[in-house]
Amino acid sequence: MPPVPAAREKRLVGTSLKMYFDLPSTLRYIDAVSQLSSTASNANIDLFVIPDFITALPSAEKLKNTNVWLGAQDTYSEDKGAFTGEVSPLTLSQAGVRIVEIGHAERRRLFGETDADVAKKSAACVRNGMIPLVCIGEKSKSNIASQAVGMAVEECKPQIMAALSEIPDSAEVVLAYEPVWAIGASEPAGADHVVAVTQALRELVAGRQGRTRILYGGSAGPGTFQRLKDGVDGLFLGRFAHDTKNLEKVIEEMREA
Ligand SMILES: O=C[C@H](O)COP(=O)(O)O
Repeated sequence: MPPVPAAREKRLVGTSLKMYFDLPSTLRYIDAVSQLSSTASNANIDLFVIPDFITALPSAEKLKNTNVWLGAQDTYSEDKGAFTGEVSPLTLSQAGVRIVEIGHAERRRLFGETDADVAKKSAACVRNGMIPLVCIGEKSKSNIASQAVGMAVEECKPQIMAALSEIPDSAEVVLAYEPVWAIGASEPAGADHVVAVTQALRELVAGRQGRTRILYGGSAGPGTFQRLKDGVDGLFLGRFAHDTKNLEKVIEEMREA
């Protein structure tokens, strides 16, 4: 008898607006994403959207009768206290946020976020009933093709282990593999590289009890998922989802892939 193939995970796709849009454009964008809720549900795909903090509450209102998950781009690690300017994970959860980006490459590079911060923030998400969307990835593209996968995995491994170190093994986590050099680029990283790296990362987390889905991010858009589907459970989109027609295309492609 041939082995029964492992059931694949439910696919997941979402987008972060970073700080690209102003307030009215963000609200229009959330309206447009809300229209894709049934398309995603019918395709058995989880869909999330991550606006800025200011629009979390009105976005939650717009998404309340849909299946679209509301996300946040960051959180502080403590729930309450004298932490001027920070945003509490408790408040995010009360506002209807379900998934929180932690340790995006831009936060690590521009704001000095460390693996230790990522660990505390991931724990804060789980403590408050939200899913950490932990961003990991190697900083530079190796010039030695034969070593690129191994080097990327070695760089991602401590990032993942830090994020998992302070959360229960049963907690749901999403890992977004985003090679830093592929973020904001003209095209995504090569499929062979992404599939090999994400397959290796999946082995690292295979023993977890909690659901652990792996996304690819970095200049992803229509046409990307089909090439990466042997490694990833979905995509984390940026600029190429600013036109929601592209997001719709990606959902359709993921349904068919
Ligand atoms: O948060 C999303 C990722 O950083 C990818 O962004 P990008 O597709 O604009 O490169």
